[in-house]
Amino acid sequence: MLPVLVVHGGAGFIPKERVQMSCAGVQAAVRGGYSKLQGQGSAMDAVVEAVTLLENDHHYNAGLGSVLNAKGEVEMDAIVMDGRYLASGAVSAVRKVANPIQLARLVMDKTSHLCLTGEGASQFARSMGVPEVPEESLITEYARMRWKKNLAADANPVECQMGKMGTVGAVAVDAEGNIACATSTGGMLNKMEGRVGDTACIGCGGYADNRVGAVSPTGEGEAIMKVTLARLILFHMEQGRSAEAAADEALAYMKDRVGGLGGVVVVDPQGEWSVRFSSLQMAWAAAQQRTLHYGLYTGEHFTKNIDDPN
Ligand SMILES: NC(=O)C[C@H](N)C(=O)O
Repeated sequence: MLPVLVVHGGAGFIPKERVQMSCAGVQAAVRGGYSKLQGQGSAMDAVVEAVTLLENDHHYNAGLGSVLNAKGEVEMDAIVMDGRYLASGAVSAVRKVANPIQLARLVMDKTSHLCLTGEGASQFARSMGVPEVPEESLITEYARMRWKKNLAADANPVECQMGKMGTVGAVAVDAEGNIACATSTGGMLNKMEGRVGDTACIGCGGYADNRVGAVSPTGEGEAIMKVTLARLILFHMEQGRSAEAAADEALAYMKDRVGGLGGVVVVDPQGEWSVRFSSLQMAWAAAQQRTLHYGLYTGEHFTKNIDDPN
């Protein structure tokens, strides 16, 4: 059953005209990450590759295409975690980098800290030779349109959030049984400047432990943080639940207890995996034994050969 890689493109509602590209993007990302797993790449290499591809795809709320904060600016959060040593790296409210997930990995690999934020994260990026990109280069017409719409006097903030929740994430187990996760996001539309969401916080926006499994969540960040969603799911798995049962229990708890919707991709050390969400949709794709699995709505689960281009 190993290796395995599971990718998501964010829980929420995807407007009709964006459905096809959202589904295509997660499949391309899972192909890219899986090819690492089939070479010499580790689980960490695979999740970072998959998330980098999704950050570079403007249909998702991460890297290029991130939602804008209340001031019309891009501030991004990202996290990686390596289940071998419980090593983790994250950045929060970071600006002007094309691939926050790669910066999060550098925080893990090159510092003794778990999370760098704001200007400190930018300084660290410069010191590591990560190129600074113009903020404009991360902003799409679509993101600007949604931002403006939400500022209008008659805006419905709930509806505006619903249209664009495409945080991206991945979990993987490599052939050696090592487990990793990665999550990246532009956060919530029209968030306050300096807002840090679940994605940058260990145990909330991601967790990986070789002994239990890994989770990458998406959804309403403040709700995810209140229930420490990623770690809560792994807790249920430690108590003997399957990845699927653990995810369902934790998502139901989050809905009942704090009224939050979201979605997760989960793996366990044997390569059992699960995709669960309480939102209307979540674009996802998985690769295992050269089969590509994918879906968008609850209960949808299609398969094809990974070499099939369509
Ligand atoms: N789209 C998302 O998943 C949003 C993200 N969880 C955040 O609150 O920052």
